Amino acid sequence: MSNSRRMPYFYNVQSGDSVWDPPTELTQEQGSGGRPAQVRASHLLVKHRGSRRPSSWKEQNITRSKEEAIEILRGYEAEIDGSPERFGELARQHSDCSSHAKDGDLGSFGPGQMQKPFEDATYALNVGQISDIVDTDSGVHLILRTA
Ligand SMILES: O=C(CCc1ccccc1)N[C@H](Cc1nc2ccccc2[nH]1)C(=O)O
Repeated sequence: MSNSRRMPYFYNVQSGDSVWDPPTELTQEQGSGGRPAQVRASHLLVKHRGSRRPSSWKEQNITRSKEEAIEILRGYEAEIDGSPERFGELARQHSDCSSHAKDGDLGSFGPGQMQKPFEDATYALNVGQISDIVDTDSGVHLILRTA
């Protein structure tokens, strides 16, 4: 990583050359400093009264506290117990996001498209892994990375 330009550069240990452009033989992932261009995830969102939009398909006016939302999500987390199948079932029944209709699936997204805490938490997961509770302006989430 170049300190002056805050950008990754590529150093060829044989020739001693440094170049900005990723050498062609690197994969897309290696060439961009590690973050794959697109990831895919499902999520289970529990909103609270401090959410950006405290309303959902389930509840016209959401008044629970953030602490209550976290407790509720902890209950779902225990029921899911790391199972992607159970994750989809519970997201469909309980998520306060319109993606509940698709078992929580958000489709694919890349850097800069989702709220930063959500993006960072998703990129930190391996495919098939479920996050800890993630806090965004929308509420509190569990995230399952699917691709
Ligand atoms: O923004 C949306 C729609 C998200 C979506 C994307 C792709 C397919 C289906 C839904 N819904 C919000 C709740 C919400 N906030 C989020 C923040 C990060 C990721 C997903 C989120 N969902 C809301 O309903 O307030």
